[in-house]
Amino acid sequence: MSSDALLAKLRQLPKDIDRYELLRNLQQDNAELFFQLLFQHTEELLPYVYTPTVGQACQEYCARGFSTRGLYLSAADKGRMLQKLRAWPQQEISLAVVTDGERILGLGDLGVGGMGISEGKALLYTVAGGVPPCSVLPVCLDVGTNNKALLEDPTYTGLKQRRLTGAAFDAVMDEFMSAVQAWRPHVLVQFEDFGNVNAFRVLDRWRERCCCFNDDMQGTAAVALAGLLAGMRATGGSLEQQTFLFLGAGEAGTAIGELISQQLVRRHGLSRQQARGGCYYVDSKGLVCAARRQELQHHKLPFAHDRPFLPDLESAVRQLKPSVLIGVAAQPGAFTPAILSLMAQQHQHPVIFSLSNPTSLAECTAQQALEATEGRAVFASGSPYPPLVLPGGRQVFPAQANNAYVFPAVGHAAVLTRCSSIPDAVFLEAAEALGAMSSSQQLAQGRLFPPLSEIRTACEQLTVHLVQFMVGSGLGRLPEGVAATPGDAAGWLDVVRQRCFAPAIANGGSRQQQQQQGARQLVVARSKL
Ligand SMILES: O=C([O-])CC(=O)C(=O)O
Ligand SMILES: [Mg+2]
Repeated sequence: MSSDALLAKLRQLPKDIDRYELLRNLQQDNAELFFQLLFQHTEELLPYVYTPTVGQACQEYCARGFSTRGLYLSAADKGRMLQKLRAWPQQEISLAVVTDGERILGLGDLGVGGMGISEGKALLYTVAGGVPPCSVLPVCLDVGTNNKALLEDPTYTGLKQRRLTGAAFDAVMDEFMSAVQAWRPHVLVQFEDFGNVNAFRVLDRWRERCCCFNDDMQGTAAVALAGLLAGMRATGGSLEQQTFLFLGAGEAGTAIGELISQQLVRRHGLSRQQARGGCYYVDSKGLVCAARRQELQHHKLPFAHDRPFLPDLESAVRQLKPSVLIGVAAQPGAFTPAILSLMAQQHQHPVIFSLSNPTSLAECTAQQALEATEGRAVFASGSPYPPLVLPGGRQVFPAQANNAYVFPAVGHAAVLTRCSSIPDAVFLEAAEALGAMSSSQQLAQGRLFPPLSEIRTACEQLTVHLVQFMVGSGLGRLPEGVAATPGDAAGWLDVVRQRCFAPAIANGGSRQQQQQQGARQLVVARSKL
């Protein structure tokens, strides 16, 4: 079938999940056509293979019987993980995206259905980053599930046991991390959608020992900070003058607050404590504050300020008068019209970021944010919204502050330079560079980031920037014989990329041949698309 015929067929399908399935099957049968379609129609197709549709795909993953391109490793493989990796048909893996399925988007514990999220993220490395698909390995680590419906579902293919916790979980995770590095010594590991309890511990344990990052903490924080910096350009504001209020004090929320604080330290001369002092959190029990210190989880403590307790978001908005409101709690509708109007009364250009995914879990829609604020809000969401026209006739393209703008460039740059570890400084660099990309005309239209149709160019620019930063700061190095500075950035990046990925393209196992052919053409033809 031609790409036009396929696209026509896809558009006629009744549901987004059917489109997801069609594209998934196409990837299996004709990877080259699949990637070509995604390259040419990125803005239209990405929401089917990635957020938001991927959320439903993960929920129905086993029931629909999707067969995966990724690798399942389970607690039952303990002692044999390296063996399983060595038997894997793709031996030239440079990046692994791993989830344990405990917190898939805002949807919670989806067990091995989480494989869909690793696959979706892996795709973006190719679609946005230009990384050959055969170099990226989606992994799902099955440590059980606490999702009762899944445990009782006869179609569920994962381990039918409650999740391992504590030392038992750590032992599985440790074996995976050691095995993957023994198998591919310079591999980058991206942690994705782990639950709060494990996400912090796993990152702390590994971040200085190998090349890894947590996308929901560091990737999301970088895209949120980039959005804030772009928002400041749009309104003429300054980051240090803002008061930030978060709904949700989990991994994403506190990571965003920490990165904002680091930016305030590095660019505005604040102390870390002063910087954190401008970030407030409301969690399920109310304002995170000093009076609650005894019962707070460790990661919330830096933000437990000496302030009277407030029971809910509305009272916090009323009292604290935040200029920036960020939703990361997966509580749909939590940014009520009353709260949004209050923000508009208190500030000329309130910043409203409704970051929870997928769309059904967003704290408010683009329309709601802009209506309640007479179109004055600076808005961004995690999942995409279509353009809208405000009462005065102004057209707005709601910004999508999704970590998809960051992780493909960070991961790609880390692999190209064989980075030994990825400190937060890399994410600060990424945030500043991404936050400066939209032109003033784009900002006036609400676009805090380049449109998805230009995500490849944006990602390429960001990758070049980060490669130079990583080399310049001694975190990594360029392959032998590559000029240190790019004359023409795109051409230079192609040279670096071909050096790094050539073995992956030349020596793949037979099972992946088609994908690899697609990948080869992808690298060669990228500039022509
Ligand atoms: O996957 C996405 O769209 C963004 C993300 O990491 C999350 O919500 O967990
Ligand atoms: Mg995620």
